Amino acid sequence: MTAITLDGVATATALKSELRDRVVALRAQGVVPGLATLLVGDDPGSRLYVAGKHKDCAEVGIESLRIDLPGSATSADVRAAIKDLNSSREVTGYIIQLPLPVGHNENAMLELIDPAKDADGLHPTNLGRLVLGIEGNLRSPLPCTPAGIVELLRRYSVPIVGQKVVVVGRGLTVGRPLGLLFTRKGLDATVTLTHSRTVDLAGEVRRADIVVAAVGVPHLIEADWVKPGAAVLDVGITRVAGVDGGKSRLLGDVHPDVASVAGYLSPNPRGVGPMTRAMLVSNVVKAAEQSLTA
Ligand SMILES: Nc1nc(=O)c2c([nH]1)NC[C@@H]1CN(c3ccc(C(=O)N[C@@H](CCC(=O)O)C(=O)O)cc3)C=[N+]21
Repeated sequence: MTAITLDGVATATALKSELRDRVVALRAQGVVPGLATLLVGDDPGSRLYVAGKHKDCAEVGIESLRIDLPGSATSADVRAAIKDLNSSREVTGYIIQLPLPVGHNENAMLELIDPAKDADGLHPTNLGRLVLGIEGNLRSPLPCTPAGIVELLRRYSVPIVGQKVVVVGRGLTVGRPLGLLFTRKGLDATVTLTHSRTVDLAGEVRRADIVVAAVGVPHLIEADWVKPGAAVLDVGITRVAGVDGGKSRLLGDVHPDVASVAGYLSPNPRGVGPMTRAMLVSNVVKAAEQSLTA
């Protein structure tokens, strides 16, 4: 048996074409959504991700603005940039590309974002609404990677209600909010949130119907850890330098042999990454739509 590929590129493309139609409708009503990115420093990986986000915006027809600060920027510089983005009329949503260079307090910067412009859903108010919104009646942006994972499973009709989900990793952008999302009313999964101090991680993973690996440990999840037929989502990214100056490669958290055991597998790259980007655009479009009815 070989797993069905959860194709993030194809799914994100379908999502973006739906979003494009909604942007046309917004523009007809005089609303022009605009996404900004704030990048500090020149980490090559971060630059690549930011470039991808601007490409997605162009595809969907939303304006985008790129603010790049040098690695030498102080926390006061970053605060000033955030203040400008909060007051800009063109910028309806924005993100602070993480991680910030060492020396910056990420949580303090995230708190300065206007929650109404928080395209990443990482402001404490929006994370708080994720906790409060168990009835699904509070509309606020969801963190993009968790939202992308759930959307990917939905579009492949992978059952979620009542299923055992094991999330590996408790980080701010993926594991922790994903546990909250999967246990919401409507999704109704049973979640085990595991981390580096979990005893018998393999045993936990073996019981899962859905495994989400988001730790950044290459090939951590081995084939004999996976229940036959389970859905496995590979989120972690480790960039390894190419041999002899060749192209760098990406390694996921899931061993390639898992494909022969799992029922569904999201590849990495081309799985959750493109979905994360599509959900970012979706958050900006949704916020613009809500500005019409607010
Ligand atoms: N404020 C903030 N929000 C984020 O959402 C955020 C962040 N900071 N910092 C870094 C992580 C990582 N992340 C990715 C997005 C897209 C791909 C993606 O599209 N990857 C391509 C491959 C790209 C490549 O080759 O490197 C793929 O999976 O096919 C990957 C990773 C968003 N993050």
